[in-house]
This record gives sequence, C-alpha cells and structure tokens, in this order.
Amino acid sequence: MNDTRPVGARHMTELFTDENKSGLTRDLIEALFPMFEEASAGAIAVDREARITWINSSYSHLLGLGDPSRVIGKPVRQVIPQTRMPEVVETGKPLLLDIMEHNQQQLVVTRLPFFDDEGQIVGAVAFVLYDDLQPLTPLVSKYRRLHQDLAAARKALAKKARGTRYSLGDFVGASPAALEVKRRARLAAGRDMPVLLLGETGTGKEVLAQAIHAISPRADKPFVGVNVAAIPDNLLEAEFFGVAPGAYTGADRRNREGKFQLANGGTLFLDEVGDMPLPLQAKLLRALQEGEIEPLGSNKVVPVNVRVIAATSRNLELMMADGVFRSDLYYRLNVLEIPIPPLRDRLADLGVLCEALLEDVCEGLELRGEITDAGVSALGSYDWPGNIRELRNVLERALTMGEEGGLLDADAIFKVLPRNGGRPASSLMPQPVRPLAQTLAEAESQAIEEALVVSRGNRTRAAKLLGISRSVLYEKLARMS
Ligand SMILES: Nc1ncnc2c1ncn2[C@@H]1O[C@H](COP(=O)(O)OP(=O)(O)OP(=O)(O)O)[C@@H](O)[C@H]1O
Repeated sequence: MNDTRPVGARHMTELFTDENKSGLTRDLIEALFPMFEEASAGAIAVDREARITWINSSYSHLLGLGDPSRVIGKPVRQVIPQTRMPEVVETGKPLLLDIMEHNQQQLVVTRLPFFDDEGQIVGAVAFVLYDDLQPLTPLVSKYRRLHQDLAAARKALAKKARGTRYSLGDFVGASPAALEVKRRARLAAGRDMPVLLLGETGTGKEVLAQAIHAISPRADKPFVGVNVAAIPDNLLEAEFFGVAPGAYTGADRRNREGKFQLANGGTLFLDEVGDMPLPLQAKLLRALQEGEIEPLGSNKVVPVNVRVIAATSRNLELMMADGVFRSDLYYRLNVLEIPIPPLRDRLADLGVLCEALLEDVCEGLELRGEITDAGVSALGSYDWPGNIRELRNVLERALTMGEEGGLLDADAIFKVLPRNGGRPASSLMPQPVRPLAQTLAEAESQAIEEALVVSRGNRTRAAKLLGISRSVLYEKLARMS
C-alpha cells in the first residue's frame, strides 16, 4: 500500500497489492472505483497507518496541494488536518456522507475502508462528491447555521464565565458624548452607590450596567438583571423578593429565591424601573433603605447586600409630578446619574459603531461585512428611534439583502433603511427566497421598528399600534438585541 511512485506512473488498480487481491470488498471497490472517481471532485487513498498512498490530481488541485507526488507517504492528517480517514482505518467503519472543512470550504466526503482476504483492514479510500455543493445546499446551510449557533453559544459561555456579557469596551463610541458616558461609568464602578441610567430604548443601558458591574469590586459576584416592564404586575413582588415555601395555595413547597437573593453580594439591574407599580415601589424603597427583604408569605426578613443599577427610558421627573413615581425612591436610586445620548445626537460614532456591529453580526459567518463612507453617510440621514439596537438590525438586513461579498454602500443602506412612517424601499424590489422563519422574523423586526418610528420610541404606544402587550413587545425587543 505504501506506494510512493508519482501519480500517473501507475494504474489505479495497483492500489491493491497482489496479496490483497480477491476479497469481495476489494473487488467491489475496484469495480466501483473508476465510476466514483469520475463522478467525484477528488479521490484519495491511505494505508493502515493513515499515510497517503494515492491522490488524484483533481483532489490535489481542490486542496491546493500543488504537485500530488509530494504528499505521498505523508500522514494524511498532516496534509488535511480535518480529515477523518484515521478514524475509518481505526474502526473499519465507513463514513458515508460527511461534511469536512478545508481552507474555509465545505467538502462532502465519503470514506470507505478496505480489507484483505483475512478481513484485516489495509487502508481506506475517500471521494469528495461535490465541490460546488449545489445539490446539498439545504444540508450545508443547516450545517452552517449550527456552526454559527455554536460559535455564538461559545462566545456567550465565555462571557458568562466572567459573570456578564459586556465590558466597557463593548460600549462603542469615541464622540465626546460617548466618552463622557464611559467616564461616568468608570466613576460609578469605583463607588458602591446606586446608579441611574437614563436613555431611550436601544441606547445601551444594559451594556453599560453590565460593564459597570464588570469593572466594579463586585465583578466576581452575580449580576442579575430584571426588566420590570416585561413582568406582569401581579408577579413582580415574587420575582423581586422570592416566595416562602407553601406561601399560597399551589405555591412550591420549596423556597423560591427572588432577584434580590440571587444578586446577593453582586449587582441588581432594574431595567425600566419607571414601569414599577406604586405598591412595589414602596417595598423596593424599604429593601434599599433597610438592606433586607421579606419573601412573599414569610414573616421573616432576610438581609441582602446588593448594589442597584436602575435604568429607564421614561421621564421620572414628570412621573413624580404626576404622582406615579415616588420621589423618595427616585432620590434613593439617583445618586449617580448617567444620561446616555440617543444615537441621533452622536452620529459621529456611526462609523465605529458600524465597524463593531458588523464584526459582531458576521462572527461565525463566512461573511466579512464592511461599509463604505457613503454607506455610513446614508445611515446619518435617519433619526434612529430604536437607536443602536435598530442600527444593528438595519446592518443585518442590509447584509442579508445585499450582494455577495458583504460590502455595504449607500444603495444597500437606502434599500433597507425605514422611511419614517412608510415602508422600506426594499419591499418594492424582488427579494431572494429565504427560509420562511427568517423572512417572518425579519418582517416582525421591521414591523416593530416601524411602530417605534411612528410612536417616536414610545414603547407603550408602539405595543398598542402592534396590537400586542407591552411585555410581549419587550420580550421581542430583547430577542432582537
Ligand atoms: N454603545 C454601544 N456599542 C455597541 N453596541 C451597543 C451599544 N449600545 C447598545 N448596543 C447594542 O444595542 C443593543 C441594545 O442594547 P441594550 O439592550 O443595552 O439597550 P437598552 O438601552 O438597555 O435597551 P432597552 O431600554 O430597550 O432595554 C444590544 O445588541 C447592544 O449590544
């Protein structure tokens, strides 16, 4: 099997030495080989030790190996790192349809072991069945999707290991307004006091809250976020303070911890604190003042030590004047205030934001998303009611709709940029057919963004226009992030 003569200097059947001849498997392989070789985009054979004994010139060309004779006798893994040929000679089991990555291309490979008369394995052959993969597009796109999901899950896991998903570097921006936000965030991280983040939807309040936690002395303790607007009022108290065993009919017999207990020692992020009903505001104030909470249905208080970072897109001062937000709670939360400007007030950051968001969107894809200066200027013509979350979605859509290669110019942007109150121009163009789930998800994001445009970022109104509850809208917005 260890024939090191150059390819072409011998006939294919010489792959099988005399002593190996006559086995049924060998005969079959010999009969089928020319057919397979002709139909395939490449073929290779290895010996018992998984060293290359033969490779045809089309496979060698496909792999970019140059002169095929140079690789004869080399361990196959040294030449094709992702190969599973060693596994086939080891187990004697064929791998009939396998997707193999090589130099960022996906090859569909069939690998077969072959045996001598005594049934001993003597090597394996492999055929690359398609190099353009057209007939296998659904399979390969599923594989790619899984690959991307895996990359995203790995990234999330790595961040989770650090306790939070974001650090201050993730708050992208170099404009004076963005630098001021970061300066205040650093200040907040160094002082163990309540912080109030004020900003429209999608401006990065959660990014900043996590970043503050990540550089604070509490970084190795939990960061627990709770979106007040997304939880029905009647469940909020249990969600915050937990439930004692058997607190009410049907309640769990075990103790259920609330967000305060879960965040103990760390940071509690109260998103959309302006949506908190008045009775709960009083309980929250007590918890913050006393440093203790009373789980639902228990008559015992539990000490807690949490640092609260609250955020809202609503005008708390107006709400206080209207009597719907307690002023004592406001002053308790607002020890250090960080206003986060809307994107339309820091358009100078569009370029760096696009760079960071495109990199993030393309991670795990074979795409390299880039945007031209004209593309960035086109983005500057819009007023971004959904802020950076919306910017991310627009870029994602432009990449999906755009030409191969991922370069976004002004045209590509205008095609997907919502027109205030109107339909995006893209709906007038014939679109490539994509999986239904993706089309539906995009239509949903678009409808939400349009509702936010029409309602000037007011989510209560946007939810009404869409005919969904506010908590459902919040859930959907969180999924769009
Ligand atoms: N300065 C920023 N740099 C990079 N990405 C950002 C920035 N701000 C926000 N983002 C991105 O925008 C999306 C929304 O951010 P985030 O959830 O922090 O906004 P938010 O203000 O908390 O929104 P909401 O009030 O709707 O909950 C996320 O995908 C986040 O990564």
